[in-house]
Amino acid sequence: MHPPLSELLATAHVVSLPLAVKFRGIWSREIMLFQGLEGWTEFSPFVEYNDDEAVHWLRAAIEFGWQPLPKLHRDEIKVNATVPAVAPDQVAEVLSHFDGCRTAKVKVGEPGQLLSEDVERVREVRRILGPEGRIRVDANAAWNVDEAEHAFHALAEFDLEYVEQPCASLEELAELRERTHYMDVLIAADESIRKAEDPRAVAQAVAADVLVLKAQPLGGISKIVELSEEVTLPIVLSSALESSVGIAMGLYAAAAVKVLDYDCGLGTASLLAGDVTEAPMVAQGGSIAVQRPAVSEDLLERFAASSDTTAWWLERLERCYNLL
Ligand SMILES: O=C(O)CCC(=O)C1=CC=C[C@@H](O)[C@@H]1C(=O)O
Ligand SMILES: [Mg+2]
Repeated sequence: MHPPLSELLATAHVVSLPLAVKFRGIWSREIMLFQGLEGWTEFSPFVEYNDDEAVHWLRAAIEFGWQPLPKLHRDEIKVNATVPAVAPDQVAEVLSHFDGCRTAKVKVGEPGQLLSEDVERVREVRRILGPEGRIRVDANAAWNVDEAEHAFHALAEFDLEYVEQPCASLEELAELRERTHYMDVLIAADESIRKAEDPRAVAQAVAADVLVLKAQPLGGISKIVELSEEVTLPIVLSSALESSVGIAMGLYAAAAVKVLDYDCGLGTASLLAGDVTEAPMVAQGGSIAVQRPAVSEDLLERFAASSDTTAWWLERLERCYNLL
């Protein structure tokens, strides 16, 4: 049973949080928050997502706000630094916001940039992390199979942990995986997994070695736990560039799965220049403690979205609620 819509509306806030650095082509993140019986929760599908996708995010938000948490297996989560498609001379400053992280995920294949720029960015990350550091890259499906194969060779010297979503389709990923298997670079699927049935399809197509799971798009913590028990591939929990409230949902999901071998992409509150809590959920010594942040009314006010934006989110909420 879901709480009535009026209960969501009673505490709904829409904020527009500034980013410290451009990420995914945006400089601010629009987010809706509610205070449920269990605590604050977040509903933040990206603005371009349609209602059929966004309804999964709402299910996740309601579960985190109104349902008790499942059994937890750890109380802190190791996270990776996330390095947007910045110039090499900005890499050190970005990494300085991820205290103690031994792993970095570097964005590559940014529209309008050259492969040589990716290579120089990754080179700088390797220089700073040293040989012990773990580096993964994320192409967000930017390459076709030939381009991806070329990029694998160009980046081979940096000893990558994995390449996230090098190509768009499962067929391309499977072909790339076959072509590059001998190089020992793992492939992770992210955009290929937006629905609960997708991880099975990825495994069946032998298209990836690692699965990137995000709590909101997949429908919440219990869905993540269910999926993690069904799939045989290793998983990485990652954020959807949320406020500290959404990050907490991801942290609890990461704490609730039995096996977690990789550092998680849940350090992204460090990419925000403003958050809804005075104590953002950011890495300390490479990890984040699994807990809910204390939300500040002052900060909700300071970052409140415009009345037009708020009205748009309230309509979106109502449409999605009716799809539950
Ligand atoms: O995995 C991480 O290190 C951080 C999360 C992250 O990279 C993303 C969050 C939100 C939207 C995505 O474009 C992006 C990703 O592609 O994984
Ligand atoms: Mg990704």
